[in-house]
Amino acid sequence: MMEGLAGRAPRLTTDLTALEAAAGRVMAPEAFAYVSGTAGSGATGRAGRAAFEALRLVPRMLRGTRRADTSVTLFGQRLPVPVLLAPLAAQQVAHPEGESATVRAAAATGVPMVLSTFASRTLEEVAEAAGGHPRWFQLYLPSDRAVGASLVRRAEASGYGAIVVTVDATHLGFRPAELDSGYSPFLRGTGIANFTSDPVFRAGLPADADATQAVLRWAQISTDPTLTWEDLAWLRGLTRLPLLVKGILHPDDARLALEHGADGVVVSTHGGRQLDGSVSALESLPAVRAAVGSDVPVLMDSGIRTGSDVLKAVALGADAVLYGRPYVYGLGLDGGRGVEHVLRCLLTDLALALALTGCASLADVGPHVLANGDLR
Ligand SMILES: Cc1cc2nc3c(=O)[nH]c(=O)nc-3n(C[C@H](O)[C@H](O)[C@H](O)COP(=O)(O)O)c2cc1C
Ligand SMILES: CCCCCCC(=O)C(=O)O
Repeated sequence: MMEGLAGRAPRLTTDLTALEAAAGRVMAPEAFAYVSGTAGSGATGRAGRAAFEALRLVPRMLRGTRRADTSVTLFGQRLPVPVLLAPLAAQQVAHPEGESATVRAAAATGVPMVLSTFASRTLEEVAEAAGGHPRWFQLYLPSDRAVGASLVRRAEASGYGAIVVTVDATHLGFRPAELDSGYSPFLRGTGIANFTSDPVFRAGLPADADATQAVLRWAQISTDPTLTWEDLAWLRGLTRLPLLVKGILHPDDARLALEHGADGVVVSTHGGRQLDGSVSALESLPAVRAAVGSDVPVLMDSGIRTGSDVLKAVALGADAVLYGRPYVYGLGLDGGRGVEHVLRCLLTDLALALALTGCASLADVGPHVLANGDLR
């Protein structure tokens, strides 16, 4: 149960839109700049929130819904809620336990985690902390494909249930907050654990390599600006796990992803961290859904903060959402307890939003829950 509902004031705010300011007061300034930062002028980050705020839900009365069913089935896996934790790199910048604390909180709330390639804990450590709790692996395909193949093999061996390949950051966005603080977690060795623990990566280093040499090699091979759709087809041939492509905003790219072997797509602006001035993810979502048809899993992220936001995304065609920065702010504020608090707030808010719109389950959610200016 949420602390606030147990008759005590919670340790952290239950206002999910206020977490960023709260975290900004306690996190190390450079870590906060890394997590909260966006590309360029911040226009895409703001547009992400504005798109959700511009939509209005229409409440419906006396539907007799005691508790709405929030469960959803994705790739044959039944999830209690249409929410997964978005892959956010280098979580040790927020708390020393990093992704291990996050995944324990995720398990306690039933929310699967998508682990970043650039996690600060290895994918095996996180699998162990997760126990049997479902988790997916996000892949940045390295320019050294043998390392990429090794990461996929390790994810399969450690029980990750899907591969989410991110395609929107082959060139890193221009991020003033990071540039101004002169700080990158990766260049200090945080967020490269999946590489330094990888036998194929290590084979490319001299036997006596020090930490600096490992960071330099990571910087050389960890991403690949020359990626094309053919590389997705290659990746498809490497694994039988469900394969999702993250970072899609154009319906033609969604079609291309499917043509090259993807099983699903994630509509995302990377939280406004890549192309400044881009269309928001919520604006793109209906066109992407229309392009792929009703049977292909479509997830979305970028700007989701509240339960009503999740409902709006589902109404516009998402099967599920990835929840991003707020849980890392929870991690920065109170470790695993903070993540759990944030998730319990979100899930309680979502269940209430469903019931208040008169929906007994997610299957009842559609464009009709949104005001379109004509309520006749
Ligand atoms: C600090 C930070 C690190 C991120 N690291 C990754 C990553 O390693 N891989 C990835 O695919 N996306 C990454 N993302 C993007 C998120 O997965 C997600 O798309 C984004 O956070 C959604 O925006 P929101 O948090 O504002 O809702 C990162 C985002 C942030 C804020
Ligand atoms: C060299 C690529 C760094 C990407 C870092 C992780 C990420 O997706 C983000 O910070 O955003």
